[in-house]
Amino acid sequence: MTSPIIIALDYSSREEVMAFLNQFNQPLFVKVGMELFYKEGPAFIKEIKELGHKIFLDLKLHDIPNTVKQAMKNLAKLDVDLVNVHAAGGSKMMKAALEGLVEGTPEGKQRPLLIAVTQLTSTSNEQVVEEQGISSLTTSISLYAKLTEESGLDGVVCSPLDVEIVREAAKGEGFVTVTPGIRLAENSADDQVRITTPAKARELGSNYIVVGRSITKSENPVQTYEKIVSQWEGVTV
Ligand SMILES: O=c1ccn([C@@H]2O[C@H](COP(=O)(O)O)[C@@H](O)[C@H]2O)c(=O)[nH]1
Repeated sequence: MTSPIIIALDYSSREEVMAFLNQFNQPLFVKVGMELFYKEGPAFIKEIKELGHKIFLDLKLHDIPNTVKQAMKNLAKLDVDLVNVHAAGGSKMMKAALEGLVEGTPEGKQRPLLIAVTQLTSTSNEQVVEEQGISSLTTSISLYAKLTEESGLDGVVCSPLDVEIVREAAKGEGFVTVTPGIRLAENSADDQVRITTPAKARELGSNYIVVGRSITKSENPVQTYEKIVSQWEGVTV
């Protein structure tokens, strides 16, 4: 996987996505989530792929092990680069997801990387304590990161602010951190809680940042994308 900046294509239709992508003269690393996938389906994944873009298919599977395994077998055929589950589904579910992915990947193709969401970046410490009955967000992230690594997955989704906790819990070299919750200094947080800037995310050790509205809702998405790339690379803009 090349670009460390993953653009979240949180649009409802093919037309909106094409209008967005047509502004860029380069292959991108994009994220397709539930909103777009449930509307446009696998055919559109193929189309985006044929345009040369890398794809993180962010469907966050969370179900009984057999259901997740069978679903992963199907997702493996879409030739995407990255897929995910919720770590809260447990080690049996995560191992089943990996099995499904391995079994479903066509011969001669590389299987997509499989990562697990620790705690959503929209979740606060108070929420974890009050609604999930866990002692702290940190405890939960640490436990899920360890469980994810022990289950054989390739990495986690977490906030950049959690990367240090993840690295302490999952020490394997090459264990990746994919981090949403990215905002430029001038952006509002929206529904996100654990946020930081692209530069800080890199400093904290994120491998990939996921950026949605800061780019897609900006007046000039290409310029904003370039600004984020520059900030990630340590160039002040
Ligand atoms: O913990 C998580 C997991 C996934 N996401 C997804 O990332 C993008 C973020 O979009 P922004 O507009 O930059 O907030 C979005 O597609 C989420 O579904 C996340 O934010 N947090």
